[in-house]
Amino acid sequence: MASPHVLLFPFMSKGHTIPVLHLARLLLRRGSAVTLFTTPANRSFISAALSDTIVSIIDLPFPQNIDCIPPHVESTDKLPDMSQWPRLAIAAKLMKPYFEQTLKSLPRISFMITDGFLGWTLDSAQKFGIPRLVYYGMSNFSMSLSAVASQSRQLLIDLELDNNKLFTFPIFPWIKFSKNDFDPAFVDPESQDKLHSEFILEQVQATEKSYGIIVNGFYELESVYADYWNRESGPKAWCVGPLCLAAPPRKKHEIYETPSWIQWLDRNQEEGKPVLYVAFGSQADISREQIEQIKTGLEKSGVNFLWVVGKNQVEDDDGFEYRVKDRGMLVKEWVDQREILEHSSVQGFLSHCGWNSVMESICAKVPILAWPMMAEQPLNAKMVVEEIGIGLRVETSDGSMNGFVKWDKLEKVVKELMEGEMGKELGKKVKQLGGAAAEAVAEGGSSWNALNELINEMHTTENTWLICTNGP
Ligand SMILES: O=c1ccn([C@@H]2O[C@H](COP(=O)(O)OP(=O)(O)O[C@H]3O[C@H](CO)[C@@H](O)[C@H](O)[C@H]3O)[C@@H](O)[C@H]2O)c(=O)[nH]1
Repeated sequence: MASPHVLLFPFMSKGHTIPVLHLARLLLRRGSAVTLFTTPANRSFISAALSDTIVSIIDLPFPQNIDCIPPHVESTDKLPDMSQWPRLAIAAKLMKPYFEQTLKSLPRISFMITDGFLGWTLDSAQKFGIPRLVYYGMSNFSMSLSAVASQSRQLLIDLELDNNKLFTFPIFPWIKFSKNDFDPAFVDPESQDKLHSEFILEQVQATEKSYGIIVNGFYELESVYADYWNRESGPKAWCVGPLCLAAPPRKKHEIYETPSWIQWLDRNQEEGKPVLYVAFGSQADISREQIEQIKTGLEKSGVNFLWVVGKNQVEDDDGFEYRVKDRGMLVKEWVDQREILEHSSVQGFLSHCGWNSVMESICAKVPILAWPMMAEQPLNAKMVVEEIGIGLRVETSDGSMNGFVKWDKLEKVVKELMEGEMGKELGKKVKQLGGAAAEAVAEGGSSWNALNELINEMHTTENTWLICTNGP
């Protein structure tokens, strides 16, 4: 049988793209040819990340002159305001004619894996007789709970529950939820931006009609939810991660090119000082008032910290950086987050619980302070704290799920993780899970086997799809 040719099309956001680049490596290692689609402004990031591979990269023109999106912004981390992300995602549909034009000129594609936010690719896949699998970037826990919430939507609306009022679903009675734990598109679409809710609904429908879902996680981490999904929902989820473990071995830095933050971590390591890593992913918008509380909380906690501030401005008009200079470092550039997490001085991670950050923290065996901010992050935080027990929740001042966090709550939980007994227990648990993650991706492990099964199955399915669907 000829080697499979796999088409990958990640969504234009770092959190969705990075794991798909790791997936490309896994497919190449299994002997597949890989063609990856992107847009012009995202090409350099992708080609730099895959420069040592033979992945073929194709960029399609991205629509310009989109309402509320500045020209040449083609990824969510470049958006001035994250509330505009559905517009960027909807605009991506306009690439469809270019996508289909290109499909005509490519060698036969065995199957495609396209992002859950690129639901329109299903129609192209069907036209060309190519099975489509979906890359969702969510855990089985989040997918299952979002599906259950969506099925219970009317009941939740009828109950007129306050957004923070706790309830349980009969199917998973051991977990308490509030409406704030879910994307409003699932529990109360009418209350929210119509554009957002309609977009999510469209993507869910396209996923339901697709061949399967690729999950960046491993079966042993969430077997109850993986089984639930495959039994009650579907399409079939294939757990092939953690994908970050497919990254190639990191080259040792020459002394002159070692990033300043790694040098700083090295010094902390030599002095035996544990460091809290603080980062909120690639796209979170954090208000100025909230940033001020983070500054005070970190300063008062007395712990050593490395804070990658990303696109958020941290004003230094009060001399904060000078006051914490002996034990805190702020970084305003793009970093290699995995390198930081894997540094032996890093003993805790204050995170928004983007799913990649959770996976990377587990693989690096670092416990988490969970501070969800948007999307499915509240569900990830719940999983981290209540299901798998590798983190503590940062409490909001009013006890709500997504409210403002005052410095004193942050200070308390930071000390608990970095200095308290609880932190030590969480550290032991995350070490176990990190070991299980490595076993899952090693030869013969659950994720290893799942990927092999998937490739084999797609090879046999290829011809069936050709018979069942109309060609171009
Ligand atoms: O300076 C940086 C900043 C980020 N990263 C990487 O960027 C990715 C960020 O992903 P994630 O932690 O998941 O955060 P977001 O960028 O916020 O991710 C979006 O996508 C995720 C996957 O679908 C969702 O779980 C989140 O809710 C959604 O916000 C991770 O691989 C990080 O290692 C870096 O390497 N360097």
